[in-house]
Amino acid sequence: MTNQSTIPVIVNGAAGKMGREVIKAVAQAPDMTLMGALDTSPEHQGKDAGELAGLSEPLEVPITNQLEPMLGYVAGERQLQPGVMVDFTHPDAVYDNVRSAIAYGIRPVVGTTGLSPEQLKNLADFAEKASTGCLIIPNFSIGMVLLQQAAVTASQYFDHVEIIELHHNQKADAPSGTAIQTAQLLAEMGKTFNPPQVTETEKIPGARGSLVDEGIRIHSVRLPGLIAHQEVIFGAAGQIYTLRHDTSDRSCYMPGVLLAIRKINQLKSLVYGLEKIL
Ligand SMILES: NC(=O)C1=CN([C@@H]2O[C@H](COP(=O)(O)OP(=O)(O)OC[C@H]3O[C@@H](n4cnc5c(N)ncnc54)[C@H](OP(=O)(O)O)[C@@H]3O)[C@@H](O)[C@H]2O)C=CC1
Ligand SMILES: O=C(O)C1=N[C@H](C(=O)O)C[C@H](O)C1
Repeated sequence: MTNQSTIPVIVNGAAGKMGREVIKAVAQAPDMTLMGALDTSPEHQGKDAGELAGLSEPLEVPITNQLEPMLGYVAGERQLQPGVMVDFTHPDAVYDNVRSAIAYGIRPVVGTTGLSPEQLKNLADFAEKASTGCLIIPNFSIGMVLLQQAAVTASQYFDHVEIIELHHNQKADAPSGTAIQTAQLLAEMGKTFNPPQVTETEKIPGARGSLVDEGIRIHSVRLPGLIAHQEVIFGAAGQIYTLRHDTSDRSCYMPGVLLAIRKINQLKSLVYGLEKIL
């Protein structure tokens, strides 16, 4: 395929754990061209994105921290398809990154978690006004979509549920974006979970986890040796039903990321969740 018919892709957070996986996946996708690799980490400036990602050949795409010039460059390449910015950066950076991309007409595919409900609403309004697709995907793995669907089904029959998410200890945000989305999906079932059985006292604050939507609690574990894991535990008299998803390699997210890059140009507004584009 020539460059004119491929999707121009910028990866933001290119030197990070997820960014490097995305660089590899995009470089190997015949219908995509890696146009830019952004990262703010000083030690990686100027390095070749392909070599940093572990590819045998350089991609001739240097890591830069110049977001707006990069967005302007890709937006200015009029003979190309509309560009896509994949963002795996940091909860503190993602909101501004997405605003900037939309302002330049570049479609954001966002894996970074930690956006507040207000920030999500603002981004949805901004994307709507710009008539630009924006995908916010708390979890790109198909296994997690299936777990969430199974949890929604189970929630029709169980009134008691708690969520435990377990991640590596480099993770900035807690609870995980996936756990928040899972709780939201259960809360949308229109009932309140975990009706109190006794008056509970937390002798140590936080012992019962964080109380989110509709009585659902989330517990966050952070340890070296973990990647990303989640349990949704349903309880009823005499039985426990446990759903669990384990990530053993970040490559599990790449089919979802590539699908999002391919689908985003069909969208004109913000869409939240991988299940909406499957
Ligand atoms: N949706 C999904 O399926 C998944 C989502 N995630 C989420 O993706 C995000 C990134 O995760 P991960 O790759 O593990 O994190 P890493 O810390 O490994 O990578 C993030 C990279 O982004 C860089 N960075 C920080 N701020 C900026 C900025 N303003 N502009 C450009 N680059 C920046 C960091 O540099 P420095 O180190 O110098 O700060 C780092 O190199 C997290 O929010 C995580 O929760 C992760 C896995 C799957
Ligand atoms: O930080 C991570 O690693 C992950 N973050 C996402 C989240 O917060 O849900 C997705 C996955 O759990 C991995």
